[in-house]
Amino acid sequence: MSGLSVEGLVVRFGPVVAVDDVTLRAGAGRATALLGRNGAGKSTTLRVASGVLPPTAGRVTVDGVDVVEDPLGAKRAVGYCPDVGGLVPRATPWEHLELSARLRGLRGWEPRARELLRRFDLDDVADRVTAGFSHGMGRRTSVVLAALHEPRVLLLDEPFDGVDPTGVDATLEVVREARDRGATVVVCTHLRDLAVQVCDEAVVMRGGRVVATTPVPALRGEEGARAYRDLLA
Ligand SMILES: Nc1ncnc2c1ncn2[C@@H]1O[C@H](COP(=O)(O)OP(=O)(O)OP(=O)(O)O)[C@@H](O)[C@H]1O
Repeated sequence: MSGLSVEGLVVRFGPVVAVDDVTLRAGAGRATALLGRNGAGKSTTLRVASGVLPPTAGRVTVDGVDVVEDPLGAKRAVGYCPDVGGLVPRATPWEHLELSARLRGLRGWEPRARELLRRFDLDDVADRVTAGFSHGMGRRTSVVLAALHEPRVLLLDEPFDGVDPTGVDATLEVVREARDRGATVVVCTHLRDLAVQVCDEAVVMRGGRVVATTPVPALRGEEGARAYRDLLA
């Protein structure tokens, strides 16, 4: 099955149940917002979907690939922007892109890489090590890396966090492009107003569980803000 499918996902860290029997679907050609308060279990769910964290129980497939049975296949299908980390301090954005392209066996990737760096206003720092990057510059670099190979499943964890308006617009554009070419996009964010600009559906998590799945129009405007607050309460 295309898209992202999460069935009965449980993730435990010792005594902490981070994800508690979550079932959700994110369809191809759609952008799905994963919303919820701090500690709701959003990042943990995306970590499992990206193949970097094994589930305690349950089944997760990305574009039909089981993340446990075929972790490499899952990583090939996915472009993942983690909420923190993911960048090598001593490497430049261009070196990160080069490494990602090599690992994935991409050919002719350079023009797209340059174009993405330009759109995210990173072309001037493409050859600077990421160690001194501001938080927002790091976020923008991580989104560029996730998008480089035009993945079938694009998972963005807090891509707008601390990002300036140019970076926000560029990220929204990357989401729209991916969705329009038929990819599955999941955006994990606290920012309801940005999620509703670009997403089709929203899944709201609380305490490790899904508490609502709703079309995004229901979360727009003042009424939507109230409905969202009620879901979080
Ligand atoms: N490596 C870990 N070890 C122990 N507990 C963890 C670990 N990772 C996450 N948790 C716990 O699991 C729960 C869910 O965390 P998670 O990061 O998935 O939430 P989140 O919804 O992404 O929150 P935020 O919006 O703050 O990023 C929290 O209670 C968190 O403390």
